[in-house]
Amino acid sequence: MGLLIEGQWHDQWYDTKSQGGRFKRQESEFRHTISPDGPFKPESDRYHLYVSMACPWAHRALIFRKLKDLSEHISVSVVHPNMLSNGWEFRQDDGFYKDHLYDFEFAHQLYTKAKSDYTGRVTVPILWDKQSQTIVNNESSEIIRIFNSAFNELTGNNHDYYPQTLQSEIDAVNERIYHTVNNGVYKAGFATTQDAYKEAFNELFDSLDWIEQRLSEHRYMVGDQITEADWRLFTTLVRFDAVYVGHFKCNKKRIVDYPNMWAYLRELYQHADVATTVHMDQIKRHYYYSHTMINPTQVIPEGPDLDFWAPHDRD
Ligand SMILES: N[C@@H](CCC(=O)N[C@@H](CS)C(=O)NCC(=O)O)C(=O)O
Repeated sequence: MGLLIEGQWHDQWYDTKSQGGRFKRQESEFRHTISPDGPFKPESDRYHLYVSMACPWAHRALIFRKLKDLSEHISVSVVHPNMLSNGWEFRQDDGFYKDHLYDFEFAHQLYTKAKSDYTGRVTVPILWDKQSQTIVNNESSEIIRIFNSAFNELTGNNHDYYPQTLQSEIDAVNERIYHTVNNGVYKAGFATTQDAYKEAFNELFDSLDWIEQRLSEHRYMVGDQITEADWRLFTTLVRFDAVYVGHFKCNKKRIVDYPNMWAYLRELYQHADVATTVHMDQIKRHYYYSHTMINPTQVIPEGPDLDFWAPHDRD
């Protein structure tokens, strides 16, 4: 775990000390979009997505790539789930964890290729432009918006997960869920004081109660259709019982203890090809093996048994 400072790799854990024990997520740096009138135009086989199968933020991008029929237009490379002193790594001798563009060893080499004096964390997802050989965007909330609409002409897939009429409600739901759930589990897990942990823990479970209530009245988080708000929530919920309950100490309740949320999670898992984007072994391995500050033995739990294929009955 580390970061780049003026293009040089430094192995260091998050600085929570200066924040009273609180984990503070860094702002993403590369924020370009893809559009016919910009430098980054929607073209087939021009862009490459770097992901970790373990990472909930990268997972959003993988889901949108599937849902929007982008698989044959946007290629993918996957980093190895063990994220240790060199940060995210590729395995050149393993087809699954290979950097297909440059055969790099480390993801930080992509950041310095894009910007030689880059300072900041080396995060996934990374949306890469093969033509100009740089990072288009490394912010998942923006990558999924790009995937939602920028390639519609190419794919003919006009399904809209961020429809105009629902945008303000989606934004409001996202805002609460981002701070208290998506990032909330990290705030609890990476907290280094009791107070910081408790604050994040309470906000998280207040929000989970609110979500459970909402899902008892509506099939989805916003309106009666699946929207971006659901997919953003999904990638945290699907990791919750296997990782966040134990590793991040989010243990007031599990998702299986909330009848509506658990059925909703199964429905989303069973939707289209989404199940193929969920790699539970890599998810568990990444968190339990990489965060040695939280789990120094690096032992990865065997359980829990979760049947995501059980009928959801949400209809
Ligand atoms: N804001 C980014 C956050 C991405 C992020 O933090 N990804 C994690 C993996 S789950 C990461 O790469 N962490 C490496 C680090 O913080 O050094 C996004 O949503 O795209």
